[in-house]
Amino acid sequence: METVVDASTSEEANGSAVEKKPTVVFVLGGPGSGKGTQCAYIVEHFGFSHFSAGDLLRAEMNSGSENGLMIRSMINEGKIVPSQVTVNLLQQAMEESGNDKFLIDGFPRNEENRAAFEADTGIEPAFVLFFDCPKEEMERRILNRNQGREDDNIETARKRFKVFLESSLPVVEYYESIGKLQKIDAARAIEEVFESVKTVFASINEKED
Ligand SMILES: Nc1ncnc2c1ncn2[C@@H]1O[C@H](COP(=O)(O)OP(=O)(O)OP(=O)(O)O)[C@@H](O)[C@H]1O
Ligand SMILES: Nc1ccn([C@H]2C[C@H](O)[C@@H](COP(=O)(O)O)O2)c(=O)n1
Ligand SMILES: [Mg+2]
Repeated sequence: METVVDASTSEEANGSAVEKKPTVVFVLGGPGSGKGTQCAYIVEHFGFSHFSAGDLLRAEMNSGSENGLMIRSMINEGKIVPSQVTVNLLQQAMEESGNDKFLIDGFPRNEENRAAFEADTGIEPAFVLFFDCPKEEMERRILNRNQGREDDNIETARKRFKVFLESSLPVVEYYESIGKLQKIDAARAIEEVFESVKTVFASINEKED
């Protein structure tokens, strides 16, 4: 599978400077597939900033903002929050980070998310990591997570799986169709999964050099 890194340059043919677009990697996978866990390792090894759309939405939900109640009700129903809310939170986090390499975890969750991010930022992902994991294993991981998430219960988890199949998998298939998908078998020990992740990022770095 071909890997494509954002090809924007810092200089145009006539010598005038142009702004280099940030490198964005989308990190997808079903609920509990291990996206956040692997992102923490990638940050340590490859210098990316990590933003989880779900974490940003939970922080917004708890901030007392005018969107808080709407976000809580969507999350507890396993539904996808309107894209403009999520894209605004992501853009703000990216701008404030001072970095130019981003792992965007749990996004885009549907076609509306994908199109809104591209329209608002003008950024296309360098590639998309997809953590592939059987439903039974994801369910086990969610129910054992113990991080106090309101949506980590069997009822909401099943709604999230349904939304993943109906709305998120088509986005994964889209990226596969344009040659940007890096599929990783996530049903292995954390360290084994990260070995595969490392191989993907190392091959990207080689192409950049
Ligand atoms: N490869 C693995 N093997 C066993 N447990 C794992 C593995 N990867 C992650 N876990 C555990 O499974 C739980 C879910 O992992 P994590 O939070 O990284 O998933 P996620 O994809 O970010 O989920 P969500 O979409 O719900 O945010 C955590 O308790 C984590 O420690
Ligand atoms: N792009 C996104 C990402 C997340 N959400 C909401 C709906 C999810 O069930 C919830 C938790 O996300 P996770 O932490 O599991 O990635 O957050 C959304 O609406 N849009
Ligand atoms: Mg997560």
